[in-house]
Amino acid sequence: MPYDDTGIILKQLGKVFATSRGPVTALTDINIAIGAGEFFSIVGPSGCGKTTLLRILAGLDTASAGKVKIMIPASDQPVNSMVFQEQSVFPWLSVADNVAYGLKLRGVAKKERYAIADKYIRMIGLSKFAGSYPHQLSGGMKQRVSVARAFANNPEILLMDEPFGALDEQNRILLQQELLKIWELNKKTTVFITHSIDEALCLSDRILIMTAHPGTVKSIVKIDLPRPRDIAQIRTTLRYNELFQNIWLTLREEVLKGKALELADN
Ligand SMILES: Nc1ncnc2c1ncn2[C@@H]1O[C@H](COP(=O)(O)OP(=O)(O)OP(=O)(O)O)[C@@H](O)[C@H]1O
Repeated sequence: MPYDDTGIILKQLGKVFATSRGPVTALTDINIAIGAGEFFSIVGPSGCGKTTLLRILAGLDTASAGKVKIMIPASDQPVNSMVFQEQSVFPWLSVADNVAYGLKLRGVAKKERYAIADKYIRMIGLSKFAGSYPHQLSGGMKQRVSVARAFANNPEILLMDEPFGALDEQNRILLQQELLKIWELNKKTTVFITHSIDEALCLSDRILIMTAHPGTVKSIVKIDLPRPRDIAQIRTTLRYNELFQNIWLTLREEVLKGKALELADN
């Protein structure tokens, strides 16, 4: 049955990998409901299963237990678009063709797809480079192209796996602000993985803190910072600092557990 809005429900989700050293339980008993149009971030210690969870949401991997329910309206839009940490632009295509790539696959007419691509290229500040090729761009610019392509696809859900993790701080802040601006306009349901509490706080409606391996829900924190957000300004507020402290104290326990597990394995 089609729904009015896009939301995600995970029920008792689990994932076990079969490895040569025996089964590895990556995720266990995950119960989450992500609202339509919500910006939902995931933080957790290294190896707690963040990427595994996102891959299951993207349909790139399957759960071993439980259910994933993605409620989508009846439309011909793609269900999801994924942005990875590594720049995933096609080197043989210009910036405009990279951004328009998903639209071309869906048979969108040339004029329309370039008009859509142009809109997002402008939003990410690369209009002058629309005809350039990836080898002529910096790392930050290539990542901008990946973000523009994901939005141009107009998916129901945007899945982002540390998309700004490899960028220097200046580029990271600029892209975070651009992502916020585009998200405010589109209100796409977004699931965003990051190692940065600051990044999660600046962007999100709620943050899921995961436990150390095997990953499950430690807590979900509502981020009641006002929108629209100016990243530089929001960081100076008392509430930002309170939330940062709360999240770090919760996360720290799990990071320490994760480290202890790593040492026990070696
Ligand atoms: N294809 C696979 N086969 C076997 N084990 C896997 C596979 N993919 C992930 N794992 C294991 O599942 C666990 C979760 O991995 P995952 O990459 O999802 O964690 P993560 O939280 O994204 O880590 P990081 O923050 O370091 O990127 C880890 O113990 C990892 O070794």
